[in-house]
Amino acid sequence: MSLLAFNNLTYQLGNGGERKITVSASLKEGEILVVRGPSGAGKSTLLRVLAKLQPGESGEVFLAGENWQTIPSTHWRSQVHYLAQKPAIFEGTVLDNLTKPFELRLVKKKLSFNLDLAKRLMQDLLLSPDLLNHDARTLSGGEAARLAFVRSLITEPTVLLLDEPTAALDNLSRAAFNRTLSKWLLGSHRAAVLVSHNNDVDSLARVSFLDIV
Ligand SMILES: Nc1ncnc2c1ncn2[C@@H]1O[C@H](COP(=O)(O)OP(=O)(O)OP(=O)(O)O)[C@@H](O)[C@H]1O
Repeated sequence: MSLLAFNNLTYQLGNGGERKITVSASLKEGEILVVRGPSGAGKSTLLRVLAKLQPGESGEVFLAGENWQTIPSTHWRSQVHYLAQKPAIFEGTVLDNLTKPFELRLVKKKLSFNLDLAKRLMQDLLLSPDLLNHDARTLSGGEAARLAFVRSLITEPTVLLLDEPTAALDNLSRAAFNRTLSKWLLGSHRAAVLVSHNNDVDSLARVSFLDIV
């Protein structure tokens, strides 16, 4: 069975025009769907619609066979994580940012913050655990992107919607990101949708493509 499927999902681009996009795709566990297309084609908008951050017009989306209309948005977003091109960084330290999701009732109910896991993921992503006590607002763009990735992974999502996650990363950090993503996908009940302009998806296994033109 597909872990994530969307059938004739139609959404409007938020630029005041009449342009509508209709897309269909499905992903099984462990798979990555790479969304490609020119700038302004509607790739980020698709991820935001899939995250229920903005409405689609018609069509159906299923998560592990369940229609998204039957799943409240907060529950949906606790399973389907959107990582924006410019990640949300909260006031406080890096550690504060990592513990922030655990203030949410839905997350608290299922998990507790695991500092060792957070440190291990930081190391996997070439982020020194010394950063934990740093002001998160002072992180570079590439460090912030990796922090947001760690923050997402430690709350055990089912689907990651990644919007150009490696755009601000150098080659070494990008390779570390792809390794960490691949390793995460080996777990059960996991899949990712990735918007990328880089031709660096070769190192990722089980990739399929969705072209938006
Ligand atoms: N909040 C918004 N308000 C107004 N217009 C928007 C908004 N978000 C997106 N758009 C417009 O919708 C269109 C698609 O934007 P989107 O960000 O989805 O494209 P994209 O394919 O991700 O582009 P890029 O590769 O440059 O990131 C663009 O014309 C953009 O200007």
